Amino acid sequence: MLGRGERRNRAEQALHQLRAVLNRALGAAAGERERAEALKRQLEFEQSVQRIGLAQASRDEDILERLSDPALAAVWAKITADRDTSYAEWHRDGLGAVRDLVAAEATGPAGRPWEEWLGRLGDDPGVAAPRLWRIGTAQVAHAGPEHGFPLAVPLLDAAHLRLNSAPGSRAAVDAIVETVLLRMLSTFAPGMVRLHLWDIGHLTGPLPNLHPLTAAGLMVVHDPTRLDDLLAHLAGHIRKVHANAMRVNRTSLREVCVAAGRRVEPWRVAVLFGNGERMDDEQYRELNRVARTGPDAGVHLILVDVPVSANSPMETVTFVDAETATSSMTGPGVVVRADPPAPPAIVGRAAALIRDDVVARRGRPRSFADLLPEVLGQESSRDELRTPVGFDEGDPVEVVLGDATPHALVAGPSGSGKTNFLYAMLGGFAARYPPSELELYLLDFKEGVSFAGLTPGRKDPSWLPQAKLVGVNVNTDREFGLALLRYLAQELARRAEAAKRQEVTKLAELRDAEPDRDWPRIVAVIDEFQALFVGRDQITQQAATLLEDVARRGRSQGIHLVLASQDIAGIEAFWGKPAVYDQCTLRIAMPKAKRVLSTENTAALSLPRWHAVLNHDSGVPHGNETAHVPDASSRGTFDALQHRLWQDTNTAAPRLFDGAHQPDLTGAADFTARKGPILGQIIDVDDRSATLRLDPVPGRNVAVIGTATADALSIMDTAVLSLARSHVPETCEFHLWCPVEAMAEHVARVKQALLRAKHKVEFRSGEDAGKLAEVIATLTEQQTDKPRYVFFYAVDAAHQWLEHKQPPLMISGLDRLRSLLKNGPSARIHTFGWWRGISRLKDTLGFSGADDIGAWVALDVQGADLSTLAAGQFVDWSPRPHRAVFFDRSTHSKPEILIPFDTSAALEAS
Ligand SMILES: Nc1ncnc2c1ncn2[C@@H]1O[C@H](COP(=O)(O)OP(=O)(O)OP(=O)(O)O)[C@@H](O)[C@H]1O
Repeated sequence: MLGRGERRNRAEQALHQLRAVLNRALGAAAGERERAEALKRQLEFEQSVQRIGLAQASRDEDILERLSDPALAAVWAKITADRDTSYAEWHRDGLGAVRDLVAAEATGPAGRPWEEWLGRLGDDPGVAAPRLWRIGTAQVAHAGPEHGFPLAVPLLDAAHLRLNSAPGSRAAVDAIVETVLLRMLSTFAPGMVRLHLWDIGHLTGPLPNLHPLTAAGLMVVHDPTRLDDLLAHLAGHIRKVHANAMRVNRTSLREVCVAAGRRVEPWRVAVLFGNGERMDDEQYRELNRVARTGPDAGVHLILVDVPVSANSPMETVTFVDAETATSSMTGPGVVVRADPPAPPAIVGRAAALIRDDVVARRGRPRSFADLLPEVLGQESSRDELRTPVGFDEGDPVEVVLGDATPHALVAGPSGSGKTNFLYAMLGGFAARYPPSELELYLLDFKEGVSFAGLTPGRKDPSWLPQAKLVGVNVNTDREFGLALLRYLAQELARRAEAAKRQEVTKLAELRDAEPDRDWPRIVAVIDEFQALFVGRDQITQQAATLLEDVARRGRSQGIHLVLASQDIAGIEAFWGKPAVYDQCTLRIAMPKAKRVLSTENTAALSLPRWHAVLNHDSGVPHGNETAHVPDASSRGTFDALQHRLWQDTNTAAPRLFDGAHQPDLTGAADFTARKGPILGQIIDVDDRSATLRLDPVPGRNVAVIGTATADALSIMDTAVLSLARSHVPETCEFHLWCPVEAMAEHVARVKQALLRAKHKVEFRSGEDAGKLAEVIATLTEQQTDKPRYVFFYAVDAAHQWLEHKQPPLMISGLDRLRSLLKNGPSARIHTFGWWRGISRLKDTLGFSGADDIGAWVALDVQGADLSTLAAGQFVDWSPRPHRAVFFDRSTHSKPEILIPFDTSAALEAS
């Protein structure tokens, strides 16, 4: 690919030849000087000719008078002969070369007369621009018009154009500007060239014929007093384009477009009409900065009477009178003239046609389907994730998650369309990046089911192939958020380890180093993420620390966070950890969003409905892009895309964690895998249950504590059924004791389930319970090598009988029960007891029995009351429905939260 310098060289080659010829002609006298040394008069004469140039000399009366001197006439004849030889060469070779060059490089509207193209819409897709643009005609000063040649200059993607007027030349200047703009507008498909117009003198003065373009936003006329704003706008745009190019390791917009095979960003051409005076220092600096950095970002200046420093690529046309000019391309001695402009009415109609085309194309409402590529799943996420999420006047507006904008913050009040925005973004990503390139983890702390549709449901069996985990209704299960962050931190460590092994630092490099492995980018969306930080507790602390870690290190490992919230301002823990906020360099503000953009950036306040401000520059004003976000949540939008993707790809369904539903025991991975006794589901990214080991050692009994009957029964049932599943029939015994009449029916169902599984069951309830003391005695006395599992429901209800001391030894049932708890486990008799309160449990255990309960599950019991059972440590637990806290002395350092299963299906199963 040619560098900019090289491109310019090529474009100038023929013109260089022209310059050389002209210089020779103009400087021919220099050779004569040596020979004329002796002749002072000749020398002086020759010098004076040399000084002003031959062309001007031939019009100089003083010189013409001196030609009556034959010596000087001889010098004159020699000089003109030299020149004529040079010109003959130029006319023979150079002129044709220049004409050919312009014909080849300024093709179509870029170089042809307006009659051939004006009023027709351009169709060039704008991947690359013509190298030269015709601005007029030129001819060597003394030559006739038949020796004229088209003058063309490099412009789009290469250089700027500067015009200096002379008195009376304004019409010619305007003709050059208008014609060259029309050439650009007519070359490319409408919309690819955007104009900015600023005139120090007038608001509506210049280029009146192009004004129809303003109606479509193709031309913006700037306030004469607001040059600062225009320059800041251009500078901001250049920064944005550069940043985007850098993200894909390109140095210019041109390269980005060539690589993408399409124009990703229109050219911006700013036409500035000045008055010849230098602007103030600050503006002058900014203008020069735009001039220096603009061409690589597709930003170009046409400066009329605006002084600017010489160190940016720029050609200059300087008028010497009303109609003729010189140019920096051709040097002195070549006369430049503007081409005659097209009639105003025709120009106006052409501008209106371009406007109408853009308006018509935009007029069609943009829908979710317009966010999708023609072919699904074709993109690589090696460098970034990129998708349009909305439209600005019909043009797509993109979000980018990559090394430079690793994380996003989305804010907007309730109902402002945050969730819809997330759907638009996820849809755009999912349509472009297959599951090997993108994995999604989606968590919604809001009450409701916003992401549930991404998992298989009763009505719609499809799922989003890229989704690995969906958490809904997690508002009270902040542990789940924590688990997700922990999971991401682990994944981060895994990637960092691989990167270290390969001695690379970024995901893109890791992918190059390990092309056979899948290293997808991971996007974790957490809606209403502030819920993670609501308490002043360990979860808040841990969440803040983990979030900071993932935000900081995820950047280079392709792990991206998208954090959405109604009110960023309210997140106290967030402000204690500004790193997270700072790392979220992509900001998305829905209408009336607060704090998500920088303080001085008020763009979100005036945003219309269903619009968003997208800002990849941490919210500073120049980074704003406004987009209308199409409806992505109604039927037939995201769901239809999901269906297509689901049919085309073969991936496992994502795991759904729904905090509002008790998980079904029969679906639990550890239950089906016969992992031994389980008690409930752990709140985790993976489908994991709380499992127990029942070794024949003291203390391996389990207490369930609390009055929440349904949950307590669920935990007891889960333990029974999972034990039954993990034993071959006849290899163990079950004993079910239920002193409470009201529960007997339920326990009888458990018995039936065990019998169906061909297990041996002893069931005692009602009046049988009165005999429990004897039963316990026989149980401990009978020797057997099979494990025995005692499930004792509502132990405290049996106390009335158990406390009886029985003659002759005066041993009570309670004594026997304590002995069972103490000595049973070593003899492989493990007891699962349910007590309806912590003090009742303590009554049963007596003074020294606490050690005999090695594991417990508590329901509606305050954390503070549980510390004696947890080796004295503080238990961070506030009871909540359908949640329990579980502690196993032999495996836990601290308690964990579990969810009692829905056991109804498991109880009925045969
Ligand atoms: N761009 C849009 N075009 C049409 N309808 C939209 C658009 N965005 C959102 N809606 C509709 O507006 C309603 C609210 O949108 P959404 O749920 O996305 O808002 P939200 O900011 O997430 O609100 P909340 O935080 O209360 O859930 C939804 O019924 C949605 O279908």
